[in-house]
Amino acid sequence: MPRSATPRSSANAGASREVTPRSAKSGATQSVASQSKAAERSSPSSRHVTPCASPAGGSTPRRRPADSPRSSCNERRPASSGGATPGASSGGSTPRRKAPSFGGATPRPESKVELLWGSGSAREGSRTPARTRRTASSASLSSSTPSTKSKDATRSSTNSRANSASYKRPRSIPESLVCLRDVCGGEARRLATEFPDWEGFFNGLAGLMRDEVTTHLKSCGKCRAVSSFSRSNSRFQIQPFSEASLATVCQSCLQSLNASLLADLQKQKDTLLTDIADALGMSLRDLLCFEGVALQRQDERLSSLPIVASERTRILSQGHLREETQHMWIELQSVRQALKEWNSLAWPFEGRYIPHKYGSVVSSSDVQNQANRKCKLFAQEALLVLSDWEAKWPQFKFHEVFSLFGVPMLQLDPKTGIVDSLDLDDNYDDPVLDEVELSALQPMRVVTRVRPMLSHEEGDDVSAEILDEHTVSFETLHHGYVPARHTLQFDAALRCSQTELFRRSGVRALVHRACEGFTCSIFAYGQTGAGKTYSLFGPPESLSHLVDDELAEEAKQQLPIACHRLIDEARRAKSGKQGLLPRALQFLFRVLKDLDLESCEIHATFMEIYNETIFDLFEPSAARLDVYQRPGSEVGFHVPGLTQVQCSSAIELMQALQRGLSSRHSHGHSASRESSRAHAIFTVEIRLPGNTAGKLIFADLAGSERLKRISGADQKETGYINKSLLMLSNCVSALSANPPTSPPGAFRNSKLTKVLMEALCGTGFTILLAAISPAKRHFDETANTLNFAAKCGSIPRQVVNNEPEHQRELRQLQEMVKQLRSEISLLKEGKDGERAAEAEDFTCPGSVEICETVRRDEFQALQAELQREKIRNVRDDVLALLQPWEPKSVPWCPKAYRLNADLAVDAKGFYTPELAKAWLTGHQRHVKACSGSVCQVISDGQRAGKIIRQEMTQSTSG
Ligand SMILES: Nc1ncnc2c1ncn2[C@@H]1O[C@H](COP(=O)(O)OP(=O)(O)OP(=O)(O)O)[C@@H](O)[C@H]1O
Repeated sequence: MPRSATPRSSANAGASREVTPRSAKSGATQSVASQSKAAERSSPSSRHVTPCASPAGGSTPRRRPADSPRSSCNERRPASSGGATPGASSGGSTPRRKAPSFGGATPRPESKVELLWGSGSAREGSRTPARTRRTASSASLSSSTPSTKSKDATRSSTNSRANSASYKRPRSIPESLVCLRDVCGGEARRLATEFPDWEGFFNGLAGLMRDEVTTHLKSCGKCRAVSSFSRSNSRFQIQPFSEASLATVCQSCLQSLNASLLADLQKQKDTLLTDIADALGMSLRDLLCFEGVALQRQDERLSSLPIVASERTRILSQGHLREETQHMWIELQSVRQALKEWNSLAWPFEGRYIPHKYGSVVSSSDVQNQANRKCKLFAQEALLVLSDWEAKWPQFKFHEVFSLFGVPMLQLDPKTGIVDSLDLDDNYDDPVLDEVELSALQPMRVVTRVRPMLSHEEGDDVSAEILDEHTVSFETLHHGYVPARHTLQFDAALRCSQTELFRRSGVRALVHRACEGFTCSIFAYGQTGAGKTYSLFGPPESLSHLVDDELAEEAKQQLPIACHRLIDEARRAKSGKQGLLPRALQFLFRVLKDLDLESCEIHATFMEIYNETIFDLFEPSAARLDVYQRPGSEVGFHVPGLTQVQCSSAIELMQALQRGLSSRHSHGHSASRESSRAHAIFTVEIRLPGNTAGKLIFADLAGSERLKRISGADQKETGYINKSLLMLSNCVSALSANPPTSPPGAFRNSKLTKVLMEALCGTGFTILLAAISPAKRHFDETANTLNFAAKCGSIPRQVVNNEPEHQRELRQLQEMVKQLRSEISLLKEGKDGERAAEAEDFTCPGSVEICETVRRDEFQALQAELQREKIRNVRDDVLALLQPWEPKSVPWCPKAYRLNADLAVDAKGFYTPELAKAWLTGHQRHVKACSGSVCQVISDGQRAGKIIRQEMTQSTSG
């Protein structure tokens, strides 16, 4: 190696000679070093460019300033030659004296500083001085005599070192060494005070620099010779660090210092990012795939550390958000999976109905639509969470950084329209009500429902709104022209989904009461388009067809499990919009099952009053019917000849309802696309055991209309509708004004009022559903509806069960027992009176001696005790006999049996009608026997009293 090095050195010497004047006079070793390097590479072409090569020996800089080395070199040429004058040389070649104050020396042009600090790698930089020394010594060897060799070499070495140092001494730390500049420029100090958590770390950076500089000074003679650290103290006193002090060390040292600081900074950041990655459930590598995170990690400024630290704190503290969204993500994945499976086998179901449990069916497109809606809803919710996070992520756009916790948002289909909630809270397993809930149902209950604004009302002001669950606020005109706001209170004021309406309107309790033998009615009242039909029946498609479960099971076997849930949800979404009537019909069968009354008969009728003519909706082609007064003492009217459909299940009842609905008179006009042109009344009769019949009456009244405002409505129809509603309003006014003993004659004025008389004047339970629109354009109609509802609420009602004969007997027996009880207490009081009278006799003055008096007192006490004992016995006997009657039950009601009479349930605790009947008959006999015994005991007591009195009289006279 030395051998081959020599010729290269010679060659280099030649090359060096070409630049000697400049190099020597400027005292720079730069060109020498470059040439030496070029010689090492022994490339002829490189020789030509050597003088222009960068200080780092022409190696490609890692991060080079905008001006290229070549152009910098060209720029430098004249400056160098200029600088080669003695004056310039002397100015630049007195390193020992000038080095400490180099920072304050005549400033060089910026481009030259850039060139000088053109970032070579730390390795290359650190090699340069050694090469420089070697090259300089070779050069001197080749040009000097052996005697002067060592002297020259020493001088040359010293000169070159000094010249090199003076030439390379920086004025300041280059811009590119961001981290180092931050530490020396006081940024670290500022951050340490601002972020006390990181004070230790920022202070530690100075220690790191000290170690680095100490190591460097040991290996770098040049810096040892000229840097302010070595000059200030032989033991390398290297503090404090400042730009000025650091400017005295070589660039390679600075670069390596910067690299060390940066490595430490990144280490700290990596620790924080690892925490974030853990919190987000991903690896650090995956996290760094996000552009924002990668940029943040590469940021060389010290201030980036507190940013990452604060992000870590924020992300850890918002772990719950992540959980929420992750759950959504998992759900979304499962829906997508199911949908994929569904699509792969949807063809056999194309255009067909798929039966499913609970008896409802859905079509294949229902399933697909529902799954798509669900996916969109997930995406929407995820975007909401995303925007929430974005708001708290000021440095970067959130979706660039974390997307949805590692899931690119694009996968969530950002082009989602507004998707309504899926309304899947439907629960057809509604439990039957308990006594408390049942007793909350008033004989007349008024419920108001405000529907949402419809598309054609958009932009209109809101005139009616729900203030709380009982109060409605609405606009009206005071004295006909002064706008005013009123509030009215009702049993319930609702603005809710169909499911909620069913739960809160009281219809469930109504169904229960009907199963107990009461007549229960619900009628919907309001202006046209206010939502009466929607509330009672729901949209037509919601009345899903019902099929039996056998088919459902069959279909299920053909489908993968993942799709079962999709179908179920589609079904629920479809039937979730069902109105009160279909829900009540399904609930009715649940209640009957719960009360073991499944065997009772259910009959339905469906009629319509159209233009004062009654139509049978189950037989639309049948002859028109009329309404007649009920025979005997029964209140109200009835329509003989209506078709009665007997149903044994909810499915049959729903099918009958659908059939009837399809025959209704409806017509679109400007206020409602499907306006009912007639009053529809659906009745379900529940024939309970023991000849009791409960009734459920659902009336969907046609809406009041103002011809002036509505276009497209038939005038004749509107006239009939308005007239019948006016009659109804008159009846309600009459009922609410003076509690009548008999129904007012106004009920005879229209067929509607005749039919509804039972609901308004009868002895059952009634719910009025007042449907109103919130739009200001309907404010007067809204006020009318609410006033009508308020009047209905004040109708006095009496609740009487549709009582059968045997129940009446039982009640009479109970009354008899009550009477007997009171007789007993009277008897007791009477005996006390007798005793008092007897005591008076005994104190008859002067008729008895003292011994006699004592004997008599004893006798009297004994007799009194005997008397008390007898009376006590009688009372106990009576109470024991009456014991089974203690609960005030409604004996024919099976629920009451079960609650109050253990005798009516079998060994397994199930209620059986036979046992109940036997129990009832036995009990009646028992009560009769009891009453006989009571009379017997009482007469015994009376007889005993008589005997006692006689004995006492005799003894007194004796
Ligand atoms: N609660 C609601 N939510 C959503 N849409 C509703 C609601 N109530 C009513 N609508 C819509 O309003 C429109 C009119 O409703 P609906 O047919 O029930 O009115 P109506 O009072 O029965 O009118 P008419 O007396 O003329 O028959 C329908 O398109 C219905 O879908």
